[in-house]
Amino acid sequence: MTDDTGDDAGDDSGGDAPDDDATPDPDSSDDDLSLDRFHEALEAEERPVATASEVARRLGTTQAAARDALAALVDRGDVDRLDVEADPVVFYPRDWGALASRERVVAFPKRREIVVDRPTQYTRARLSQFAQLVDTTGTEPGTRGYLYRIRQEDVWAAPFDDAGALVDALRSVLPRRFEHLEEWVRDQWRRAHRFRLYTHADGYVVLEAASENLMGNVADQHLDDDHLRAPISDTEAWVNEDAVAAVKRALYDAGYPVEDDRDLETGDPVEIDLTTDLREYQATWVETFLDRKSGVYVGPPGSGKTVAAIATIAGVGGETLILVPSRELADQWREELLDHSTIDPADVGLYHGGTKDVRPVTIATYQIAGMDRHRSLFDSREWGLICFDEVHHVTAPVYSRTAEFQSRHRLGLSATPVSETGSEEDVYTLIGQPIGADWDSLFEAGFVQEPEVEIRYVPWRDETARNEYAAADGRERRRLAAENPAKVEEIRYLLAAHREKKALVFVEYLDHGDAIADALEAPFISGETPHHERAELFRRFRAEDSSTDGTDGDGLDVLVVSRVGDEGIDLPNAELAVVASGLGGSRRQGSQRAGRTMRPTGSALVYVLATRGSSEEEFAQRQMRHLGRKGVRVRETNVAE
Ligand SMILES: Nc1ncnc2c1ncn2[C@@H]1O[C@H](COP(=O)(O)OP(=O)(O)OP(=O)(O)O)[C@@H](O)[C@H]1O
Repeated sequence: MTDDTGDDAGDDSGGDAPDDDATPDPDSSDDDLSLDRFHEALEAEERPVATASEVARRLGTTQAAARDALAALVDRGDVDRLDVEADPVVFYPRDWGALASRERVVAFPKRREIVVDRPTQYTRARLSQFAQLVDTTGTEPGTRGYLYRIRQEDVWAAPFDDAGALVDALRSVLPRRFEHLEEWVRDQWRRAHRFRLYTHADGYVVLEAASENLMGNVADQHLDDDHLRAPISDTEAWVNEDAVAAVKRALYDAGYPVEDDRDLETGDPVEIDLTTDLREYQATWVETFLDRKSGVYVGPPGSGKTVAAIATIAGVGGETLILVPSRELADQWREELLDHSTIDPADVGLYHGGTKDVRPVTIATYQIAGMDRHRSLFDSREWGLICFDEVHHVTAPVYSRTAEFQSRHRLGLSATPVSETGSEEDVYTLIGQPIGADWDSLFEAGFVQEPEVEIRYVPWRDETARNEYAAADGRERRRLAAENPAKVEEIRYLLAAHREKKALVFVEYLDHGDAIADALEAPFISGETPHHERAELFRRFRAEDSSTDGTDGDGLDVLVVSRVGDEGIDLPNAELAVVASGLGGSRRQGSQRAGRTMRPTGSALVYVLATRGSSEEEFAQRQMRHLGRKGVRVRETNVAE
């Protein structure tokens, strides 16, 4: 198959250096440097960043003069600087758009894939509305390649008023028109707007089809007898209240996702106002949700989904049930609610293994919510909103209950794209469509710290260890590679090299955790650690250390954690993560661990240790490729024997 590749979008203007607007300004000093001349220097260097000495060389001035001139541009806000430890400072234009001529877009319409080199913010923001970022390549800032794929679900969920606007968006990023691709997009769009649920003036739910034929053929064929009560017209039918979820699921499976325009219950009112100003993208998430009445906020860890969810609770304004995967997260949710809103603490209840307190806003664990004997939780109040934190943790019993609660607003939160949750159809039909931002733009805007990820290949400590591995098989082999004793030395070295950073060390096996914790004289938190002890250790980890703030605190700098630390626990000052073992885990686990360090402040470093010459090498690469797809850069280093 020859791919129908498009032309280069704009390289022809690549050599088109901006005009030098240089009628010399009599008042300006010799070290004045226009932004255009800085661009020229970059063009000449053929790199998106340059050091002061490179600029000096290109412009024929001294390094000191170039440094002063660049400092002036930085002061004016035109240029940013990046201080790379052990490397010279580099400068780059704040407005990357000025280098837009370097963007290159190639479409593969048959595969519905789009490859973009050095995309501008505009292109990325546009593409993320109707395509998924599936891979990134290259490591230099500004020179990375991005691979997007347009799937039917992406078109179904695209935030446009009509197909024309969607096709316009598609055309605005592609180098030329691709008739077949546009046709396919229109067709998918049409499919997602053929069936609609709405609330009749008399209160019951109606399924409306765009044509008699659709009602007669598609709906009749795919729906069960008890889904619909009675026809109302050739294109409308009265839906059995209990069957709303089933109707949505059946038509989704048939390739006709249903638009849901029903009036939903808002629940008994609850007094709550947000006290934190939302960031622009958060405000957009909340607006979109309130408009659609259901949806899933998808953003990297630390991107402010919880805060946006609190704004949503205030927006809906009714009693809310929040479901979370663990008790620790329940406690954390309560604190965030109190921190970011005016809610009366007496209105917030916790419902889990430790306490069962139903209040206007109640936070419960999935485990309890899924138990039959706690069924009443769902019926005990007029919940207007049910919020599902970490949606990929929703269990089958909770889904089946959710199916009964289709008349409430439903909000999911996820750091994992819905397409990777393993239950995409359930999430889409029972909770809602994804609402999200392009991860990269959040990294770039500085709202979330992009982690620096490095895979470090650690040699075996000695021949004996290597031979033992070679002689073992199966699980034992995996364990030996995981517990390679040379890793302890490597962890010590990494912690010493970043003494000022709070560090989390992740392990897979309890024995390994104990051994590392002993060697580092640090506490180890595993599933066996009682909840109150976990909470206390996490609190101490969050606290300032006595050695750094001069107070008599009981802060901790290092925590060794097993899978319990994998997600959701907010450890805002974890700036360094070492993944010591756990390379047999899922792709999701890899990105969650890295995610633990993605926080708005501080630097974020993730080291993944893999034993050289073992299956861990491949596991590490596979897990980290997953992060690469999200736009995170991954480096690899061989540790010397
Ligand atoms: N609009 C905002 N203004 C100021 N700080 C914010 C805002 N939104 C979020 N934050 C802060 O950023 C941090 C991360 O926010 P939040 O916990 O909502 O992220 P999250 O996406 O839910 O993270 P996770 O996936 O880890 O649960 C928190 O410390 C929070 O207080």
